[in-house]
Amino acid sequence: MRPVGSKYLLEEPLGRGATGTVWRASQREAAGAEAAVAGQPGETVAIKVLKEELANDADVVMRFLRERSVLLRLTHPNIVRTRDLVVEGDLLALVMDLVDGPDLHRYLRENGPFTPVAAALLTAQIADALAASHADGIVHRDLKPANVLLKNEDGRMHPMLTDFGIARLADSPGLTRTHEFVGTPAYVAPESAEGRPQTSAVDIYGAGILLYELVTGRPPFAGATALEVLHQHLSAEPRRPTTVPEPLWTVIERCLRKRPEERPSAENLARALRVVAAGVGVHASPAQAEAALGVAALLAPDPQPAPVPGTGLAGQQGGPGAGFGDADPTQVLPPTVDPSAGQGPGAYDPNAATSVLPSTAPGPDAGPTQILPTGSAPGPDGTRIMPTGPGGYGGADPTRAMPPVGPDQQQADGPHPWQTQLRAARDRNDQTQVQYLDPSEDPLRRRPTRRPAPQQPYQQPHQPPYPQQGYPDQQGYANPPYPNPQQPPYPQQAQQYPPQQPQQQRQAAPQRPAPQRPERRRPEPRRQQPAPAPEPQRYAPPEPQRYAPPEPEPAPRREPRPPRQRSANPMRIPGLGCLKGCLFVIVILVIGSWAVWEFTPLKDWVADGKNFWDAASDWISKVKDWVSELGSKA
Ligand SMILES: Nc1ncnc2c1ncn2[C@@H]1O[C@H](COP(=O)(O)OP(=O)(O)OP(=O)(O)O)[C@@H](O)[C@H]1O
Repeated sequence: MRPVGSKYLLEEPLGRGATGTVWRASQREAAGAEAAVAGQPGETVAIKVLKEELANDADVVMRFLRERSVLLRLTHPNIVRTRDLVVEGDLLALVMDLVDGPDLHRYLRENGPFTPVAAALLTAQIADALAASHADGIVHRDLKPANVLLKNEDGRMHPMLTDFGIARLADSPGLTRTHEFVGTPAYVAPESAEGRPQTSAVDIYGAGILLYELVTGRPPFAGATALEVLHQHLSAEPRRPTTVPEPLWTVIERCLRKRPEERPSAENLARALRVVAAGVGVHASPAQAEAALGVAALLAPDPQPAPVPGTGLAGQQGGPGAGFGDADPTQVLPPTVDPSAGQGPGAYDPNAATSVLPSTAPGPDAGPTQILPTGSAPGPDGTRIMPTGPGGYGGADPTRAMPPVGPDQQQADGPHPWQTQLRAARDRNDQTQVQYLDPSEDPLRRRPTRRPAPQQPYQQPHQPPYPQQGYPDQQGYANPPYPNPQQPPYPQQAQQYPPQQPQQQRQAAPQRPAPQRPERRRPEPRRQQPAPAPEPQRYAPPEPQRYAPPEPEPAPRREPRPPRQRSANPMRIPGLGCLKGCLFVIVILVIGSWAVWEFTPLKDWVADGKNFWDAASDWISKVKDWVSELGSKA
């Protein structure tokens, strides 16, 4: 067991993310006054040990210390409490309450989608947590199911938002050099993807994606690469699945607005979701159903969204169009992009999850937090959002996904960070996010024992049927019953919360079996490259001179070979080739024999009746005599 500071002992790794490893730990002695919670000796806590890369960054350490009070005072029933922050040598660690229960990502994967009522109620609690943190000026920036822990409270799931402030800590100028964002592609708001000014509205966008995923089992935007997913956040409009009730869709659609100023405040979101949950439930009164249908009126935006420091919003937040100019962000992509891309049956098919999203690629589904380059500065030109290159638009190759940029513009601005990212990705040729923890020795180097199960399609066929989930849809997974106002209301079970988990599973959940994420297993060591990049998620810093080299002159095309001339007679004689070979050998033998007969003394030997050995010894003795004669003359 490894001590952290003088007060804590790391016991067992619980899991690992992009920013660090979370450990189960025990308290050795009560923490000092600087901790928010002193704790008692023997108490079990969770400790997130930040990655070395973060811990070694002076700016992160400074921020860590500066934000200590902010993080420690953030308390809410739906936020995992940060008890203490430890800085010790090159180690930075956050001490948190240990939450006994799975994270929402894992829960979803194991149990399938929620009913609309349950999804609305759960998201309402997350929105409560966001409202509290936004009021305190803290923006989460990495909201996703993996960051929602489900605490088991008397058999009920209580969502707890975690990883608060981590994105903020990781977003160090030293690390991100102002051109990167910290987030997860499937949940990242368009303005973050573009590197435009960000506010607390990014969390509302994340909540919208999460809500969509809760009711459908998949986030709305999928793609084979992180870039494709980001592309969709910027341009594609989410489509309403038939299973989502209209009032709930109104809420989701408003959260997923491309313009942050059109998204509701967290407080309004929470209120609206509760109205929706009451109005679409089986016991909804006509008045409640009516109120749910009018939910749009409740979704007023935040007049003063909390800005994300360092994203250039100073003095701009709140106003319509802040950070966007007048450009419609939906216009930034070529018209050939199908706004429904990623929403076809393939993308919705939960059984296709593994094949839709590459396992080694940054998992847009619920992949780890990434640190990706973004636009350097907000500008009115929304078209500068994506990679450019000589290949132009329209290939399957995502690195050629956008129209080329004029040389002037490119020179003036330098290479766009996306270009650098793509360049780095191409050069690296291997973006595995695997990191190995040596299970022996230091506990900090032991393999985590509790991780969400490997990415795989939802296991509906293996699960017991969930009575609350209604009928299977065309894609073969169960959907919650959907009470359109015209439709019969939900069955009774739909209002239970959590509605989709049989009692047996609820009780089993806290035991938290320890499946390993496949992508975090130890990779086969590469013999030729013994020193793989330690941080595969971080993209290489811009290297202008290396970016987008001019396409090499295409090699002159080789003239195709003229077709082989065959004889006019197309008839094929089997064995003819062999016969030709035999004849050729016979001719050679005849000529050779004739030459030997004519030009060697063989003829004389035969005439003298000598055998070969006599003739040969005669001939050799003649040669010897001749040589000795020559010698005596000399
Ligand atoms: N307070 C906690 N109590 C119990 N388990 C926790 C706690 N915080 C995190 N975990 C678990 O630790 C694991 C790793 O968490 P972490 O936040 O580092 O990773 P993540 O959110 O999956 O990844 P990322 O850093 O990419 O967001 C998760 O499986 C999570 O369930």
